[in-house]
Amino acid sequence: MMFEIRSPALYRGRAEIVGGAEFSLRGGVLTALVGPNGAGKSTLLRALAGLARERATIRARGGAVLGAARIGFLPQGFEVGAALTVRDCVLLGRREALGLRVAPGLLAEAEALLARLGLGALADRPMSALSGGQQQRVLIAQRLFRAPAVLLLDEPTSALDLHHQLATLEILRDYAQETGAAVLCALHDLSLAARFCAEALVLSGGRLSAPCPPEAALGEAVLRDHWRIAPEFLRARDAGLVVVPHGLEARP
Ligand SMILES: Nc1ncnc2c1ncn2[C@@H]1O[C@H](COP(=O)(O)OP(=O)(O)OP(=O)(O)O)[C@@H](O)[C@H]1O
Repeated sequence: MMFEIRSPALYRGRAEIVGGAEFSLRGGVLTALVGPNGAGKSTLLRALAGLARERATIRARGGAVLGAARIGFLPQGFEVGAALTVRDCVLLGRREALGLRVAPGLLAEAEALLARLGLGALADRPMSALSGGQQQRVLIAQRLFRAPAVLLLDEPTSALDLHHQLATLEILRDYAQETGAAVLCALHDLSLAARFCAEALVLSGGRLSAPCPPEAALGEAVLRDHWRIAPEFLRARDAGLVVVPHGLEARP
């Protein structure tokens, strides 16, 4: 399934941050949204999630514009409802389905998801008693529990150790594959983007590139011009392309 994205120019205050863009997002795979600090990745994701002044739309190809219930969004700076337990937080992903009692089927699904994400042992803990990385993993679980057709994640591995970076991106990739959902992740780690994402969008200077495979999107000239680094590309066993910031690009 392909999703058609249409975004008008996006502003913060009076400044235009991201020019108008139209592109297709592939279902069934992860797509990386990459670009330097301040490029507008969060601005674009927020607009796609329906949280901006401007109205960006996501349409299943040949279908209607997706409503909020079919779009999942995890912002960059997350706040947690401290009194909630981990289980309750995940269940809230389907708040429309919750009544005064939680149906046993729904509870079993939440437990299964927590177990799959390695969070089963934390199910009864209050969110406030978790580490930052654990909280981030629970919030990802909550978005997955919602089972959106399009999942937008702003830096979903920012608080995670190396094990959980890989585990979480694997789970997100499986989710896309199993459900046909499109998963768009803003990522700073270009090696992770190359390893897990079938496509990459480069956002820089207010312009968004057309989606293409990360290895093609992240060439030496792009890294020099937009990230201002002198890159070295390694090819690691099982990990694919690894981007090493060898040094800073001297050019202004
Ligand atoms: N609330 C705000 N008010 C005014 N300007 C803002 C606001 N939030 C962000 N900006 C500006 O909009 C631009 C894009 O910010 P945005 O957070 O979308 O970038 P980003 O690509 O997600 O950056 P990062 O990689 O640092 O997270 C930046 O120049 C930033 O200073």
